[in-house]
Amino acid sequence: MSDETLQFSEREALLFHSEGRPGKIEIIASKPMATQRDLALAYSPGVAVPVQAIYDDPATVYDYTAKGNLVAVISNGTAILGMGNLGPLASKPVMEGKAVLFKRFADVDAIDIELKTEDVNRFIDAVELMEPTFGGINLEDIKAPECFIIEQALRERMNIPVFHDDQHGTAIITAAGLINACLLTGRKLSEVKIVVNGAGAAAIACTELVKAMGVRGDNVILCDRKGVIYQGREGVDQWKSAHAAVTETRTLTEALVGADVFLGLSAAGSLTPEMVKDMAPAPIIFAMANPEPEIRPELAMAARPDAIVATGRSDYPNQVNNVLGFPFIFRGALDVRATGINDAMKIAAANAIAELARERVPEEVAAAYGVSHSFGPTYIIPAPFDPRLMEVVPVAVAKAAMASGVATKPILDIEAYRHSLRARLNPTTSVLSMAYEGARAHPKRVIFAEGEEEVVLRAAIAFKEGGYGTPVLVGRDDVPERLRALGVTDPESFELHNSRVSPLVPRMVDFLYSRLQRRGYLRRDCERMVNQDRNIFGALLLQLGEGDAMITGITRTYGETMRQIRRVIDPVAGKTPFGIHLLVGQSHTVFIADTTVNERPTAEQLADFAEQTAAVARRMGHEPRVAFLSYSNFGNPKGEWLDNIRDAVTVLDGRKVGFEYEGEMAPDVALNPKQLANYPFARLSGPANVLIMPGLQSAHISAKLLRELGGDSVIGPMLIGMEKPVQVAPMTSTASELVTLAVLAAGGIAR
Ligand SMILES: NC(=O)C1=CN([C@@H]2O[C@H](COP(=O)(O)OP(=O)(O)OC[C@H]3O[C@@H](n4cnc5c(N)ncnc54)[C@H](OP(=O)(O)O)[C@@H]3O)[C@@H](O)[C@H]2O)C=CC1
Ligand SMILES: CC(=O)C(=O)O
Ligand SMILES: [Mg+2]
Repeated sequence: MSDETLQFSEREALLFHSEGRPGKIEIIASKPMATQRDLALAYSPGVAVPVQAIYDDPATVYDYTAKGNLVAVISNGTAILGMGNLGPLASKPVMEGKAVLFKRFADVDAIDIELKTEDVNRFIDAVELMEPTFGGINLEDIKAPECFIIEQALRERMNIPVFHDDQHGTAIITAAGLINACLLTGRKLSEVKIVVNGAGAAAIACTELVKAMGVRGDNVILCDRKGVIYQGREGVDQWKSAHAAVTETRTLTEALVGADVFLGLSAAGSLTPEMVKDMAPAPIIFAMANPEPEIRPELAMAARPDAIVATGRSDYPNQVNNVLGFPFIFRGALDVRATGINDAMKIAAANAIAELARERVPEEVAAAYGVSHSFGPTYIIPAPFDPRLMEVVPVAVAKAAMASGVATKPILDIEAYRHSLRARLNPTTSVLSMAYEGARAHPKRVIFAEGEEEVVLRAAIAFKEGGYGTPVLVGRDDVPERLRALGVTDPESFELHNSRVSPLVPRMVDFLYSRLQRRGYLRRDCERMVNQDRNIFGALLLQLGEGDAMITGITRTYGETMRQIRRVIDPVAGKTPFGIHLLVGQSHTVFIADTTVNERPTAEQLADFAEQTAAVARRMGHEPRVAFLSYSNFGNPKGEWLDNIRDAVTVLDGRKVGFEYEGEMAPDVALNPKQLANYPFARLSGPANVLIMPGLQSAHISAKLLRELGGDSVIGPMLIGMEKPVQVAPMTSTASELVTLAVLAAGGIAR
């Protein structure tokens, strides 16, 4: 695969998969496994009790095991994306990928299963036998026509949802996009003329669903590799012939003349600009082959500027991809314990997704994108990480399941269900995704002050290839050569500043000397610092406007790096800089401050940290609930060092801030609702998500412990309160962590 528009190199894609624990998934125990007693409960003898209970009443399997939230993603690798039949082993990265998308987007636990057979019956038997294990079966990347036989048989034989995603997931999203594209171009579904290129799993299912939604059978022409599937064509199987058209046309080119819609579910590059030119006014072009579409949007738009164009890719507007559907559809189906996913549920999902795109985009989504996403030709369908999908689609699917009689555990209170869905996802992950999108919409110049370190170079490459902006590297003249060694073909597209030859040095020395002359430094000292110290040089680049943000921290201790930066950049007037670590789990984020700078903060400073951390939490989609932490709860036990924590609460009382705060309290009271209930006067409506630590010792130790031992991911520290966006990363940072900090700094989230 060679493609200059990809946001990463092949090497990076391989590294992403191989670094740390190979692959993308692991299994985590959801119960404690620490003591002998835990083990005795989890396994023999304790496990015998639920065994007997399930034997006595099989429905209790949903109470005592993970079955109800567990989906198998099953493939034999015969149609991997648009790459063809590369076999079960090679399909594993895609299936692991689908499994993590299930988790990320809808908190469904999923596991990949690759079956080594192209024999339809063996495949069916194998999957059928797995029914006790799973709450649902997601079939994936199995080629037509075998996929039709497999899915049909399994739906008949199994009593849990069986869903071939490439068929129905794709059809649902395509239908949603088509409804909206027709609305925008003033077309009725009953009148549109559609040409479908491809006659495999996805294409046939899309054809069937759009026909079920009102598109006339005689207005649809399907093509396969041999061209138009017309009535009377020899050697056409029953699934294709069910859609054979009465037509004189024989090729895709002929079929497309005057067509309103092109649905591509075939292979890369099969649609040419010439063909597009012959389509009807305001043509609708969905080029959905992955990873490379039937036509690139820029080519289609050049041929027909009046077109609405969608692809399956995330790097163009209008991503028509089944990822918008399958996580949320299974969420709804699992939550009502549906016995299957029927047409009513599919149509409900399509309409819910289509309607969502027509609604006003909430501020936080729009702001993170940096563009106004209002319904129109370049926004016919929501983005997959739009947090509203998690509420809207499962609710629509669950309601349709109940109305159509396939829900075995109906939901009585839909509003409560809607709330519980929202709580299953962590807004931080959406905000992070959107921060990345925002960076791509408004690429900035980010100074990587330690441009000679390999991890920094890899981060700079990833930052550039991701389209997040231009890396400005501080380093010697051999940096281009080193970039080349890391696979960069155009090192000159990276900005490079070498202090030994930079024409900016005299201005930098003037600037630095004007700041430091009354702090005991000579001009000579300043010259030396500019020439020899990359953090000072990098910070001066930032001051002189040669970058929008700066990242450093890999080569010096945090304290030393901060001292250097402070010589060049001041804190925001009246503020004390401080650090925040974020602990990001599946459904929660906790912000901890000050983890990096101030050893013994005063009450005023603690109050400042609370206010500023609350603001960061809000920017990341969380309603802040602040706890001032201590070993003591509201004076018990008494201690010498509690006054400034209590005073910080009083300072906030005086400031009339618009968020909840309380203290002093121990972490278990702050985080555990049962413990908090012992203090009914406490002014926190739920567990705290902003933890203000009493001093640097406890804060720093907690953050480091969490990073080293914690199961959740830790982001940070973010440096808050400096006049310019500068971030000091931990010395142990990976390239990905540096990129995240760069994106957060450039996007103004970490400030
Ligand atoms: N955006 C999305 O969400 C999704 C996109 N897709 C994409 O759709 C494509 C097909 O996937 P799937 O249906 O699962 O695979 P299948 O193997 O079931 O079907 C592939 C179909 O494409 C046809 N085809 C291949 N090359 C051409 C060509 N040059 N011109 C016309 N037809 C062609 C084949 O024709 P023949 O029958 O003659 O062999 C076959 O009918 C893939 O690129 C896949 O990535 C799939 C699912 C979801
Ligand atoms: C998106 C998807 O499922 C495919 O391209 O096969
Ligand atoms: Mg697929």
